[in-house]
Amino acid sequence: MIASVTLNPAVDYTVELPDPLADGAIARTDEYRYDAGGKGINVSKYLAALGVDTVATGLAGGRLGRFLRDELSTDGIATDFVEIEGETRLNTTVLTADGEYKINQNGPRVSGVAIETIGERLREYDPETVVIAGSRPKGVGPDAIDRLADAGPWETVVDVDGATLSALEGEYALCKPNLEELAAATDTRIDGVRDALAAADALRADGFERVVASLGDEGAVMATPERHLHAPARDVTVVDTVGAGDSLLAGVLAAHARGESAAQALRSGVAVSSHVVSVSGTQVPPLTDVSNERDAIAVSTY
Ligand SMILES: O=P(O)(O)OC[C@@]1(O)O[C@H](CO)[C@@H](O)[C@@H]1O
Repeated sequence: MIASVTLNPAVDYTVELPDPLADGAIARTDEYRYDAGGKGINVSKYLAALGVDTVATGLAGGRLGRFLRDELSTDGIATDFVEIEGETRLNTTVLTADGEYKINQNGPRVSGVAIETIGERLREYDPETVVIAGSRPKGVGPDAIDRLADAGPWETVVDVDGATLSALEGEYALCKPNLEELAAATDTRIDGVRDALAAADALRADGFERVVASLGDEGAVMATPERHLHAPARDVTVVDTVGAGDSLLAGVLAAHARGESAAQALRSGVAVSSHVVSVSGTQVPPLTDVSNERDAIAVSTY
């Protein structure tokens, strides 16, 4: 089983407008959706669609917290969130003719005690892997992630911002930065695949056994103790990029859970993520074709 921990989940409100926003004008639309979101939750959603046993945990509160639980349970995804006093946040993506605009609320303030409760809940599921992903709510420091990684015998995977990556002190099985996070965590300028792999190696030396980095248009790289791999992005029509990194990670972890090679895992991640960017919000597209499509993705070794 792969458990996800989302410390600062969100309801994702995605709204599509036919024209650019104009100051002082009311934009009207029938195209909008609400998804259960937050990076760990998304990983669980995509893992479930790929047939991997998963439970979504973390912190949730208020009406939007209830919405999250209800949505996930309707989709057949097991949840075990610790209830907090504050209200789970609403994150907004506005898709217009001229771009993709994302507004993320900072979320509620949380007490450190809730973190120990998540550790207790995780132990009940005895997961092989725990994925801790997304931002931290106010009141929760990076040490909370180290404590969760240490709270049981699982391998821990993190998808957190660059500053948090640098602050972590534990040993991690994998981290998944995007280009900006990789540059921030290693304090380097990254220009191309070789730079990204060099930065990934720097993170490996810092306690992350494997690094998968999403590079946007340039696809993704993976650095492991044995290999340096690059897979190009697939040529698809992008509706929005929300959830792209989460689905890359889910594809990699699903293949890894099936005992597949690093190259197959990277292909699987790129294939899943190319489906997710083709739909709006963090909805889960049909992923049944992924195992056929990934064979067409050429992975280069560096
Ligand atoms: O504010 P964070 O925690 O960094 O990111 C949260 C978020 O933008 O990430 C997901 C997409 O990756 C969305 O579901 C969610 O709204």
